[in-house]
Amino acid sequence: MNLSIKLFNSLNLQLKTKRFLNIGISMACSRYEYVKDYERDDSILPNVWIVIRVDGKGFHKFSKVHDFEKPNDEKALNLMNNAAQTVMEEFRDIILSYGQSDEYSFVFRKETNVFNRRSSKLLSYVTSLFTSSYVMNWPNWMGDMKLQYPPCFDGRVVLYPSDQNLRDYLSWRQADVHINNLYNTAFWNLVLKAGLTNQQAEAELRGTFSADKNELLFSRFGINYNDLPAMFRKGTILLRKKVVVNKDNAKRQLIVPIHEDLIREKFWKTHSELLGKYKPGEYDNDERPNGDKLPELISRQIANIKLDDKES
Ligand SMILES: Nc1nc2c(ncn2[C@@H]2O[C@H](COP(=O)(O)OP(=O)(O)OP(=O)(O)O)[C@@H](O)[C@H]2O)c(=O)[nH]1
Ligand SMILES: [Mg+2]
Ligand SMILES: [Mg+2]
Repeated sequence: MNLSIKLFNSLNLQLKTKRFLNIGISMACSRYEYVKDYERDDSILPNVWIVIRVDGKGFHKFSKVHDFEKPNDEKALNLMNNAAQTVMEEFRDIILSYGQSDEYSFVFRKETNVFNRRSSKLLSYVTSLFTSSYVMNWPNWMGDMKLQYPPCFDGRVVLYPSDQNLRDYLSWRQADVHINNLYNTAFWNLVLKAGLTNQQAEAELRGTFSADKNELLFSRFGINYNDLPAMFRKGTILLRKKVVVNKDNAKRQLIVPIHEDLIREKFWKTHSELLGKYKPGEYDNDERPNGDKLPELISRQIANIKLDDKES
């Protein structure tokens, strides 16, 4: 009897202590909880195009340290494409990605509700996934070249209210690659083939127009600029496309790299699913209208799948 009273008293005391502690903790919690109000709601307004652009930090140095080919390193560019593909696989609401040099832009469909459109969530997920995929896939593309230090990418969210704004944004990025690539191609030919110093090459190109650089490339190095790989001249556009896989004629939706001119109207007509008509889920089951031309340049490494060369 005595024993059970003792046991009861001890249990009672334990319960009281626990309750006291719980009250103490919850009081402390409520005392601190106000700090949650410092977290601001950063959800993005509805009905605008959300673009996230990532850009390598200090890639001028990074490309030197890792001995990137000049002016374009195909492997490094494909590593970027690979990282972007990973991001697109994770975020089904990205309808188009555009990459050049050390940057990639991701376009989310206007109606996306991913993470309740919370800006910092979206930005940090995209940027960190891109970076981790870049690092993880490094050995698959860069051969014996070891990663010397951890690369990092900055990221920003930009909102575009109209389709025209979005097209102008992408045109701006593609015009950028054209200007830079033409200059860099001329510059590095002068340095690597004609033996000029960096300063001499810079002086020679100062004040020149596109036509002058085209002419210089052709007359001095026999290079027709337009014959250079489209990836270097146009950057890479990743789209979700239905393609015919293998010999069994199975049609699958894949993320496909293309290197078309997106400044022209033709691009938006050919890929008319991108603007306006796109509805979630709808395109997944649709056949492509009019048997549009499948882009020829499907990277087998990126798609990691054997592709038939038939159009979808
Ligand atoms: N050799 C070589 N260099 C490249 C290639 N792609 C990118 N780069 C380098 O990466 C740089 C990217 O330019 P920016 O993003 O403007 O410059 P950044 O050095 O990364 O500086 P921040 O972005 O401001 O941190 C280029 O200027 C090149 O030096 C490539 O394929 N080959
Ligand atoms: Mg950069
Ligand atoms: Mg850049």
